[in-house]
Amino acid sequence: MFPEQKLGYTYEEYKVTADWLLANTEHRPLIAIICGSGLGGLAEILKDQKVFSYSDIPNFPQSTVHGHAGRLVFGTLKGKSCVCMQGRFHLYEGYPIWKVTFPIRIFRLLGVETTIVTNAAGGLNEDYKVGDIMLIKDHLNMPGFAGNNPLVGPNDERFGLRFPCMSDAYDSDLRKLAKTVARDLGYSEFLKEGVYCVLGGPSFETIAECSMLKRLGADAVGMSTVHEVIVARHCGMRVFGLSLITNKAVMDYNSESKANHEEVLQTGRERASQLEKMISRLIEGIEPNNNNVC
Ligand SMILES: O=P(O)(O)O[C@@H]1C[C@H](O)[C@@H](CO)O1
Ligand SMILES: Nc1nc2[nH]cnc2c(=O)[nH]1
Repeated sequence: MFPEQKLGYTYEEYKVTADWLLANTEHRPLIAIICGSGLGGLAEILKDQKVFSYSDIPNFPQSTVHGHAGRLVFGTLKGKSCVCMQGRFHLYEGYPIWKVTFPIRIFRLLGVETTIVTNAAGGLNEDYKVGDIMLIKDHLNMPGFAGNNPLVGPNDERFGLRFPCMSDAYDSDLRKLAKTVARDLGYSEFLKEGVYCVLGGPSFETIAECSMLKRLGADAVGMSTVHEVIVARHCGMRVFGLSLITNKAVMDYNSESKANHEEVLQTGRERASQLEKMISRLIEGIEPNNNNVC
C-alpha cells in the first residue's frame, strides 16, 4: 500500500528515546517549549536544569542552523516541570518531515500535555512592525498542500487518529491567557494575533510570493512550526504558538531591503527579555490537566 521507503519511526524507536530520557533525568515535564531562530535564550528561564546535547540522545537528529544550539533542557519554572528544545529541525536542512517532528512524540511519551512553539517569521500584514509578537491563531500549511504532511504513512493509533481535526489547533484559552499576560506586562502595543504560513525554505520569498501569501490570508511567513503543531495535535497535546516578527516581508519592487538571517537573529536578541517574561508568566498560568489529552 505504501512505497517501501522509510516513512517514519516505529513506536518502539520513539520509546527507546523517551525511556532513555526518563532514565537519565528525574524531571517529568508537563510543558514543552520549542525555541525559534535566535530565541534559544528562553531555556535560561528554567531552574534546576538538566541539559542534554542532541548528539547524546539516542535517535535524536542534530541541529545544523546558526541560532539553534542543539540542546534539550529540562528544568522547572515556578515549580512546573518543563522541557525546552534549544534548536529545532527544518525541512530545508534535508531532514524528512518525520525527523523534523520526532521530538514532539517524545514529549508526549514523557507525559507533556502542552507544547509552546515559537518561531522567527517575516511580517506580511502591513500593520506589523519588526519586534511585534504574533500569537498564532491558525496556519497555512504549504508543504502539506503538496503532500508533505508529517502524518503521511501508516497511522499508529497509539499516538492518534488517522484524520485529526486542525480547526482548533491553537488553543483559544491559552491565547486568551497570553493576551492577559501581555496586557499586565504592558506589551499590548506590540502584541498581534494572526495566521502563520509555513514554506519549505531555505530561500526567503520573492516579492510575488509575498503578495500571494498575503492575499491568501497569511499575516506572517516562516519555515517551521506547522509540522510540529500537526503532530502535537495528532497526539492530543494543547498547543500555544507565537511568532516573533523579525523582518518585514519585502513587497515593493522599489524596496532596498533584503531578508537575511542575521537580522532575524538580531531581532530575537532585542526581544529576548520580553519574550522570556511573557512565556514565564504564561507557564505560571497553565493548569495541568492530569494528562487528559484533548
Ligand atoms: O526555526 P525558525 O522558524 O524560528 O527559523 C526561521 C526560519 C529559518 O530557519 C530562519 C530564517 O532566518 O528563521
Ligand atoms: N520564510 C521566511 N522565514 C522567515 N523567518 C524569519 N523571517 C522570515 C521570512 O521573511 N521568511
